[in-house]
Amino acid sequence: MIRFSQVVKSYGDHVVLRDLDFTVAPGEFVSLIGPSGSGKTTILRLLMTLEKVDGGTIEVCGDYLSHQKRGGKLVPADEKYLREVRKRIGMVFQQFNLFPNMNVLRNITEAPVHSLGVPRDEAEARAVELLEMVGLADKKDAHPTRLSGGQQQRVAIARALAMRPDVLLLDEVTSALDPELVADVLRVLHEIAASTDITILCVTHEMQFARDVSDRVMMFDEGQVLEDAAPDKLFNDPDHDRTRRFLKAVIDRA
Ligand SMILES: Nc1ncnc2c1ncn2[C@@H]1O[C@H](COP(=O)(O)OP(=O)(O)OP(=O)(O)O)[C@@H](O)[C@H]1O
Repeated sequence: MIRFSQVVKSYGDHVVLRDLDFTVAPGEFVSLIGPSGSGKTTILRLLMTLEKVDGGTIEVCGDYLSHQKRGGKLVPADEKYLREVRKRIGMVFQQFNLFPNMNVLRNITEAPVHSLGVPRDEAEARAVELLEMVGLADKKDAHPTRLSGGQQQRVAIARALAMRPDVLLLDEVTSALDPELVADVLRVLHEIAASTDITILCVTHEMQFARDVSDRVMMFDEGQVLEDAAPDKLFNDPDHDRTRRFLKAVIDRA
C-alpha cells in the first residue's frame, strides 16, 4: 500500500506537488501518466527517500516514510529508520544501474545477502528462479556489458524482486531501450503484475502497456491527480479535456 496525504513538495519557489492525495491499494498496479514536468518523477523520488516532503505525509504498507512515530508523535524520519523502510521498496529505473564488475547472479544476490542477511546459497537459488521468470536462466554467469539493454533491464527487474519488496516502483523502464527490445521487458512486467501481489506504481509513456496491465491509471498534471480511473474509462472516455489532449499528443507522436 502507498498513501500520499496532503503532500507538498517545492523546489525553491516552484511548487511541484500541491496537497497531493492518492492511494495505491495492496497488490494494485497503478500507472502514472502525464506531461513532462508535471511531477511524476518527484513522486518516485519521494518514495525512494531521495527527497523529503515540505508538507503532508507518505505511508508505505502502514509505515510512515516521511516521518516516524516517537512517543505517540510524528517526527521527521531519521536515516536508520529510513534504511529499514527502504528495504521494502523495490525500484527499477530507466537506466539499469547494474554493477558492471559483477556477473548477473552476483548482481541479483548482493543486496539480499548483504542487506537482508539471506544465506548465499538461498539467495542464489532464488536468483536462479527469478532469472527463469525473466527468461535469462542461461545468463547467470554473464557480465552485464555482454547483455543487450533489454536483457540488462530484465536483470534489474529480477534484482529488485530478489529483495521481496512489498512495493515496486517502475520509472519509465523502457525509455532507454531500442524499440525491438521493449516487448520482452513489458512481457515480464505483465507476468509479474499477474502472478505476484506486489503493489506497483509505474511511471510510463507506454500508453498501450498502461492500458493492458494497470488496475488504475492516474493522469497527473501540474502537481495534482487530474483524473484517476480504470484504463478503459481513462483511455476511451476521459472526463477532462486536458487528458484528451495529452493522449492525442502522445498518439500523434508515436
Ligand atoms: N532537483 C530539482 N531542482 C529544481 N527543480 C526540479 C528538481 N527536480 C525537478 N524539478 C522540477 O520539478 C518539476 C517536476 O519535475 P518531474 O521530473 O517530477 O516531472 P515529470 O513529470 O517526471 O517529467 P518527465 O516526464 O519529463 O520526467 C519540473 O518543473 C522540474 O523542472
